[in-house]
Amino acid sequence: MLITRETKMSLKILARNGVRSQHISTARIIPARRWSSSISQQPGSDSVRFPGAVNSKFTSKMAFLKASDLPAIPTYRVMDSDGHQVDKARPAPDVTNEEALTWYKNMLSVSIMDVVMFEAQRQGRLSFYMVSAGEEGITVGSAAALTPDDVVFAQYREAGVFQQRGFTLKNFMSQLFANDNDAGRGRNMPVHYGQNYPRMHTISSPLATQIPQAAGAAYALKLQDLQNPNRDPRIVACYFGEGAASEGDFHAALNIAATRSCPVVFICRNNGYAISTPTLEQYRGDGIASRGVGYGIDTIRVDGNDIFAVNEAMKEARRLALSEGGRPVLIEAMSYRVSHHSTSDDSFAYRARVEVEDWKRRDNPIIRLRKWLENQGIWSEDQDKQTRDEMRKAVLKEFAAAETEKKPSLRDAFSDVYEEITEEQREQMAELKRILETYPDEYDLRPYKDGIKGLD
Ligand SMILES: Cc1ncc(C[n+]2csc(CCOP(=O)(O)OP(=O)(O)O)c2C)c(N)n1
Ligand SMILES: [K+]
Repeated sequence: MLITRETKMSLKILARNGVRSQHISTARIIPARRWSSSISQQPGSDSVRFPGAVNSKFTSKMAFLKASDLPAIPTYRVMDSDGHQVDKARPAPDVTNEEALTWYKNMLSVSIMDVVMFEAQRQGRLSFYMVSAGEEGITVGSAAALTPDDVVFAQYREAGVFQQRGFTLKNFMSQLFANDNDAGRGRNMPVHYGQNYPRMHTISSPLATQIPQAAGAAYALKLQDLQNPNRDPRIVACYFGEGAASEGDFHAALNIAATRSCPVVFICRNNGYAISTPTLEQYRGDGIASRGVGYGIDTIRVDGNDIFAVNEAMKEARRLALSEGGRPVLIEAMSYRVSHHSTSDDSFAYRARVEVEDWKRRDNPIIRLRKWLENQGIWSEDQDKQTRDEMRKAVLKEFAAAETEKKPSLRDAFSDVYEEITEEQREQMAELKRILETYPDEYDLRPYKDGIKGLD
């Protein structure tokens, strides 16, 4: 039932309209490609008039749709694992050398930061950390197709989206160390970044809550942009893992986005594991992409190790999302979580070390783009080594600066909830002050800006 649509760059987007015109017959499996001929072979069959299945035809042959009979959705790819273009007949990726180098450096910077910060947590200098190793191509490549006014809802493994959208090492480190330079005033646990502009909603831990929020935000943007035809229309990009897609919120969000025609691109990072749950136990269908079609949403599966494929799919998805007055799109980006889930996890308790080593050797979005750059003659081993050294130094410098920076004022534990501090909050501040003053040996207030005075 997976109907592909020709696009200029032969993206196999499963089109909502395609599905509508080549609909599911009542109680009969008909692969989409053979649909029209099957119809003509059924004299006497008539159109179904039920309001819930307007394009269906009656059939006298009873057959259940079987997922196992359907071909798996293909995975779109531009570049092979040696950094060569797969289809030589098509035009080269629509990217300048400068852009490709920026993407490469952004992926590299995130991966170097990940190695340093994971280690820092192990040394007890940071309470928690999560890396995105193996998924940098998905995050950087997709973010590169967005405008600064587009709104992002991320899960937590999307540091590359923040990096590509201008988040600096100082921004990352200030949040990780919850210091006075953090825009969130140190209120969130590490890696729960947020940014006012380019628009990035603050990450929140309860899985999948961002998905219906993204659909709602996209609806709001659509209404605002309709009222203001002079502004460039905006989309929402919403990221989540295949594990989060098992939450009810995922289904509610896709359905409301489809029925309300919301300009939102859902990007599922399918990395094979949700902490210890492998995809084999997570679902029985054809990944997450097959669900998009069920909701009437244009859907594509891409090779997440191929930054060109991700970027092209995202550009086209953005265009589709803004077409026909707004519509949702689903991208399932395939990858492998080479890291532990977080610093609180030891993944070798539930998967073999050799499986991970095998994946590391087999493919990687950073190595793949590096090979492409080298094949183009615009990057060399010496440049690579020098860049890595410089980046590591820059990470360590910002790390040291952020670690010693003051923590926000204690007052910030109360501010930004209401426009003004309320009478009740004032009482709570006084109570906190009393406790801190009564037990000075239990609470070290030296790291906090203004110390106890912050509560005055
Ligand atoms: C509602 C909810 N249930 C459970 C958790 C605990 N939890 C945190 S991350 C995670 C796995 C999520 O996997 P996935 O969405 O595939 O993303 P990935 O970590 O692979 O990037 C779980 C179960 C949570 N944070 N929220
Ligand atoms: K996952």
